[in-house]
Amino acid sequence: MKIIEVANYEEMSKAAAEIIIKTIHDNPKTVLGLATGGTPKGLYKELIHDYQEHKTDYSEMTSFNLDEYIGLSPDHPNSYYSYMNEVFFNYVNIKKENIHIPSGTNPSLEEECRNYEQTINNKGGIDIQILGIGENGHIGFNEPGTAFDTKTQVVQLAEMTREANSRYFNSLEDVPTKAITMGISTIMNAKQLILLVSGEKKAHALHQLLHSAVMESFPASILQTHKNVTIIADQDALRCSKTEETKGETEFVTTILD
Ligand SMILES: N[C@@H]1[C@@H](O)[C@H](O)[C@@H](COP(=O)(O)O)O[C@@H]1O
Repeated sequence: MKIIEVANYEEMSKAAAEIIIKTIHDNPKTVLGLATGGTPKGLYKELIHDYQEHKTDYSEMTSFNLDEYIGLSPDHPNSYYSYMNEVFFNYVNIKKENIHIPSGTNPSLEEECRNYEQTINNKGGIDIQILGIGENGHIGFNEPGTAFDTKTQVVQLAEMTREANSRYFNSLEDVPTKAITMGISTIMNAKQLILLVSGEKKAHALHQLLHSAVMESFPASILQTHKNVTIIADQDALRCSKTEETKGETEFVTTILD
């Protein structure tokens, strides 16, 4: 694992954007895995800014989002489809037909999961997947206890996840109880993983990711076994992680951005 230590949220977003922009320039047909939540918003802002300044071309790339709420149609204001349009897709030249977000309203969710997995495979797999982490160690919406061999699936959300995400809804009751998410093995099949971690609230989860055994009760611990994972974390998130030796071949890199 490579850890890029940055000063704050803004620097984390810039460091992640630099990697994505370089990837798109090197290969305009990149298959990009995208994440939602508060953490990657700054990254999308940086990508939009770069697009306006340098016209980085997204017309040939393909995107796959990690997850979606069950029961929310794409045009629902709280769907991850709406989120992606509002924070990124509406501002760059990505083609609509190249955007993939699992549907939380397909009457056959089993078929939706199978098709999503198949579409990822048909595109040759994900080149680079952006990830955030839940305070309980979830990745995508794979909550503690999820088997490591899972593919795209329908999951029950942990109460703490619903509570954490209720800030985007009118009330906790409005937060769906289920989601459709890439499975752990879908995520692990991506050629490269970029995990973004910011803020003191995530410090404990990051510490556990780096120091705990690889176990299904803490899904993100599986990242220790991926061959190409970069963690971009700010100082608040790294607060309790730097004092002990990290597991495996962890390399700390401190970056200073312009
Ligand atoms: N499904 C998303 C995850 O993909 C995200 O990484 C995580 C953290 O969210 P945030 O970045 O808002 O802390 O929780 C959400 O529930």
